[in-house]
Amino acid sequence: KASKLQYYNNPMWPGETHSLKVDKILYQGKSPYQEVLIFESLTYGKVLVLDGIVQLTDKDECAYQEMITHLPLCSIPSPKKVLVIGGGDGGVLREIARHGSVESIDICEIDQLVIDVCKDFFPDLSVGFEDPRVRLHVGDAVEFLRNSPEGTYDAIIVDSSDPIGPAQELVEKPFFETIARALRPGGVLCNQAESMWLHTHLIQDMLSICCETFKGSVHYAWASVPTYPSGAIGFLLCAKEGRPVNFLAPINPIEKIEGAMTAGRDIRFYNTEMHRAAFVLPTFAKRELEAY
Ligand SMILES: NCCCN[C@H]1CC[C@H](N)CC1
Repeated sequence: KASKLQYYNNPMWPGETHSLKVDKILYQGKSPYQEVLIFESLTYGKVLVLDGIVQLTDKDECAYQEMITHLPLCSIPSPKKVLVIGGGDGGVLREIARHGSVESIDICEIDQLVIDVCKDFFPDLSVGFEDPRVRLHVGDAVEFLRNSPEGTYDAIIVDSSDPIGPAQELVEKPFFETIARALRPGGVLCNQAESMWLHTHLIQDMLSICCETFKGSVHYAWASVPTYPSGAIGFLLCAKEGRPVNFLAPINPIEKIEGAMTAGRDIRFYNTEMHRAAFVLPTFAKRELEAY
């Protein structure tokens, strides 16, 4: 029996709901951090839901995983050491693996259950864990970063869920300060940055924290992801001072990563034109998000 997934009162999108027709429930469970649901939808393939919030679907995950990875990694010369915060589904790992210059990939995910269920139900994403460069740390990212030596990483990708629940502390200043400390000079951060249609105040708070903390360039980019609220998701690109980084003009052409057929999967969304276009904002967003 098809049942609709309704969630009207999520503070991230009050009075709005997003529903997908459920063909078949594939998994339902609860970790110490969140409820985990996986179901087969009618037109988006399998769907991963955490605490009632859509995290990814087979059909459109490429937009998010590819952009959150290649926007930072194509903006710096031969990234070698990369850290992923969150991302327990493995999709970002799959995309990082396309970069031949990368020597080590640390990932810090707080919820082992997300890793386990994605290995069972999303092999096209969890394939990312099979790359020999990957080192998995299950635990709290703030703790992990506090223990990371200063200036370790060329790039840090924060692939977080919404800042309600386990990801709340991932939008606060202390967290960004630990990220800046863990980056080498000129190192880059790409942070999941919600929707320019729905979360302007949250994004402005993140922008002002990041401008103070990174002192290099800070830019907001976005992509179309139909199954995220408002159909758009943002990315906050920050460069730590020390070396110039121009996010708007990628220095690593897609040819360098397209050839790397990670686990037999082609790139489906990212390209150099989409990279440049991602930083082009509608007028209301320019007013609200470029003043920094
Ligand atoms: N690796 C998938 C993580 C997805 N990140 C978030 C999911 C929930 C959305 N409202 C915002 C992005």
